[in-house]
Amino acid sequence: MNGTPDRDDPNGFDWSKYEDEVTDVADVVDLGAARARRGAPTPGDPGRDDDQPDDQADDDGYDAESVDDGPGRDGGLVDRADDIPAEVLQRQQHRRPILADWARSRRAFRAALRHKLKDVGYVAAYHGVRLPKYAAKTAVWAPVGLFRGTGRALRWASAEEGNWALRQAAAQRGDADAWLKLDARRQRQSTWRWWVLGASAAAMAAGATVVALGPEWWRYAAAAVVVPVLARVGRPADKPLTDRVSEGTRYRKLTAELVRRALTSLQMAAINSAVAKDSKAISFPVDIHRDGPGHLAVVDLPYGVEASEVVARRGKLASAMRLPLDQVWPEPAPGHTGRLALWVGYEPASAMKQPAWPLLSASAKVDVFKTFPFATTPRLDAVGIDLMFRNYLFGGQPGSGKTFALRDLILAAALDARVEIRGYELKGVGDFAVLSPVMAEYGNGFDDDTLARCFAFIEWLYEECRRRSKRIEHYAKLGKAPENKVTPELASLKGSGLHPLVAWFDELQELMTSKYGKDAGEILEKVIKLGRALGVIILIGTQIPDKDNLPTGITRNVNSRFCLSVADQTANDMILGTSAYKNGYRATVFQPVVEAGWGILAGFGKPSPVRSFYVDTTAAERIVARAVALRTGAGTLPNPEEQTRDTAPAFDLLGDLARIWPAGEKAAWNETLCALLAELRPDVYAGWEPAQLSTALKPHGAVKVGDVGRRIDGKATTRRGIKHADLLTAIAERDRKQRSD
Ligand SMILES: Nc1ncnc2c1ncn2[C@@H]1O[C@H](COP(=O)(O)OP(=O)(O)OP(=O)(O)O)[C@@H](O)[C@H]1O
Repeated sequence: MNGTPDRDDPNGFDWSKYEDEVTDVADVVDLGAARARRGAPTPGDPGRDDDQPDDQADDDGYDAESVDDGPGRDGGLVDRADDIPAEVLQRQQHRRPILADWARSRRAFRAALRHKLKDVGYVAAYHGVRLPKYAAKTAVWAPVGLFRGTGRALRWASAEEGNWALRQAAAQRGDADAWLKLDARRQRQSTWRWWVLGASAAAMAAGATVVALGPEWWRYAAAAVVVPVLARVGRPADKPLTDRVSEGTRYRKLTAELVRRALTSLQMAAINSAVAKDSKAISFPVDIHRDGPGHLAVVDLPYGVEASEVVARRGKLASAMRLPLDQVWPEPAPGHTGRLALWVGYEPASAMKQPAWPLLSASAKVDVFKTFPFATTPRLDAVGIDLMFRNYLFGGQPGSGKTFALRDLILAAALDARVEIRGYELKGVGDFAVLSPVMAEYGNGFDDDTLARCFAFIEWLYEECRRRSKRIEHYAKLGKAPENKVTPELASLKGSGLHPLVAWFDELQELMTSKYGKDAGEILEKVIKLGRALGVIILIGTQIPDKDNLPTGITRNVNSRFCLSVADQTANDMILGTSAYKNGYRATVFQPVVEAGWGILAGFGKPSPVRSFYVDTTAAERIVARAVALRTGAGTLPNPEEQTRDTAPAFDLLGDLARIWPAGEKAAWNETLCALLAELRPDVYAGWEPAQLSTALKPHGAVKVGDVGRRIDGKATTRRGIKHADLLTAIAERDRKQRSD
């Protein structure tokens, strides 16, 4: 009724007169109806007061007893309405799985089984090596055990110890009657015990006779059972026969109490004040359960606390749980922003063995338009990524594993026969040499020649993008590129010129800090912007991601990032983007070398920690051999003799400059030279600007572009140009080099 007067009172009482008075004083709550409303608030439900307006239901002040303190429903409907379709309501229902998580997935079952077997194996090996020591201890304590055991049996049969204290007390009091009664009771007890003892001794003697008369192995088997039992009886209480396998607990089971304690140890005011008011402010919408090689707790944090705030305090969380950092993996969970998924592994991730890369299997193939496994999560689930319409930035300090991770991508690309692969390794170590049979272009080193070739390659990439955009335009007109993007059909179409092109650069900072750096950065940025839709996939690996080593134009435009171990927040955010560190995505927690391959992968939904698959050079060779076979079949195996860029304009700039050089001039302006070059070869040089000529001359160190003065109509004018003598020196140098090659 809730204070609402009944205007048609059968007793004829006019409630409305007293209406104001009653509502001012208090609301009268019909507890039964209020509880029924809370429990099942759908119209028509039994117990629901259908006359009750819905908005009042929320305003009722429930007493503590009537408050539902169970976990809130996740993502539930804000307002229940009659017209919500049944299937939506159905979707909102969460049923618990019939089988436990570890029994439902083969991966989880295998992980649980592996973990158990590992434990059993460890314990067996531990005791196995100590067997001689255990045998010696048993030999010492077994005879003692024989005497001690006999003595104990006799004492038990005499029943002396049962009421000894009571008899003593009766004797001290001089209470003969009580003493006699107690002793009579002892004697009764002792009588049947002597019978039991006698029968047991006879059974043992019979057993011993049978064993003595039986085959020899019976005696050994009996000794193997009896002697350790005797030794166990004979040993002092503080000297166990076997050594302890572990000191303290090796695995801390995740319990609600442990999680609550850990969360309240984070010194987050919002959590602590909420928990102080209501101990159930931290709730668990799903039971804590086994998930892969560890346990998962899904936690609803107190109202207003975001899961990312906890993720950012991972170190404190691990400290509160007394576990190594790489055993504790908090991440935001789906549902709402206050839901945290806290996964705690059986052991630190660095100690867990990663499964083999699925692409190592002889039948594995790759389609760059689809995902392929690249890494594993801390739970050892495979993480898939794709290459098409993506550019990648791999960053990390030396020993973080970025070269190996980058190589994984190129190995995967090699297994798609359509993909053309070209790239430069500017560290000069040869980590990618294993891939050279499938690469159309490969450079290795940090000498000026390699840097010049790498720069020329970037220029070529830009030209290639321009060519590809014309081709896309053409196919779009034919209706074959509906989104003005390369489609799988166009990528497979021979002669379309739109096959996927993977262009990779490892240790790009070497080029960016060289004399080509500024131009290379600008052109590469354009390539990244243009090439994505055109099937040009850029992969960059760098140790130093700051703006001098990698122009921000490039970092900004890359859409997929893998940040391996980095030293500080700045490097972290340069790779993963501003605020990544603040939001809890911190690759600083990984140690180089020890945790090589671990990093934060971004660009595929929520950034998450993963470890790239480890593929050593021998395994890489096996993949390359398969890629060679695939490409031979498809006719796309590059010819190692002609590692050239087939569509690159074939021209000899130095030779052409020498041919068009204005007779008798010691120096000439770039703009004059460009005009003359365009006359000589319009297909190549038409539209060249003086700056473009300067850039094209960069690989030829002898030719220095500088100021050249001229007198035009009597007026001194200075413009950029080159000297004839420098040109001749560069040509002589080049010829000498070619002869020595
Ligand atoms: N996913 C991985 N799992 C396990 N070990 C790995 C993994 N990736 C790399 N390593 C190991 O880490 C070492 C360093 O890797 P890598 O050469 O890729 O590092 P890097 O970051 O490129 O270092 P540098 O910048 O010095 O070249 C490798 O020799 C390899 O043994």
